[in-house]
Amino acid sequence: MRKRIVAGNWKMNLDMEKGMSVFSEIVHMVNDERNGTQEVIICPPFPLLNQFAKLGAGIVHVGAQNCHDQASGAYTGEISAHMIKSTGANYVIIGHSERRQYFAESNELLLVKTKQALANNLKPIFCIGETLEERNNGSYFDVLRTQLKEGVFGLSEFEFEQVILAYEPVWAIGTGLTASPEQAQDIHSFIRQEIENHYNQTIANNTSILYGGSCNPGNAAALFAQSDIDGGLIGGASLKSRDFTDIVKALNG
Ligand SMILES: O=C[C@H](O)COP(=O)(O)O
Repeated sequence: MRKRIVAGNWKMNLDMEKGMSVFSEIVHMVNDERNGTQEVIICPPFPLLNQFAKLGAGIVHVGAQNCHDQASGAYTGEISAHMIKSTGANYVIIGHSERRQYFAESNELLLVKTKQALANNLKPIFCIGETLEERNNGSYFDVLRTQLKEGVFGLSEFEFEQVILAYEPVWAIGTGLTASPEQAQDIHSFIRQEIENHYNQTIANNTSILYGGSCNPGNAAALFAQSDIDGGLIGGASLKSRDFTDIVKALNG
């Protein structure tokens, strides 16, 4: 049975003091709303990982927003999957569109990063999504198929079973333009079919596929009610404890 998950991606926001305060509120509120079948994750900037992993106390899990593709070495300024794991974090976002856009991360590189994460017992939250241009010119199914094929379908069945996917249409990220529940469901169902075509039906049915892109307390319930949407990857709304917790509540239906 696949998991229902809400993950917050804080991106490059909040310092130690403010971050600790928002995270403590989230842990407290999520604890009150807790439903054992859900997984709640916050992915803060690297400096906050260790403190959050301790504070989260298994109620709110912690993940990084990126990792390097190599195990160690002379890569000034970079952080390895092993280092992330050693902070107590258990997840890592890989292939977010901002990494693809601003850091030129290719599908091939992202596959190597995903393997690094898995080799260090981190669960990858692997992001795919089309740009506005690709949506408008009708090439989005091909774009998504290529991102899956080159980015994660190089994994063995055993490896892929550890992966959480996130569909994040780039045109919906931080823009206030959300994919409609029907648009998102169409894509999630397409992704699940692609997984079945490449692996098998059991793996497809067990894969959690999250939606991300201007998800908020007002639209989360309708999105999460779709049969192939297993939760959300939340940006802006995860920086506010009440909004984020309301989105977690929406997962209950
Ligand atoms: O990783 C999260 C996504 O980029 C969504 O961000 P957003 O909720 O601010 O649109």
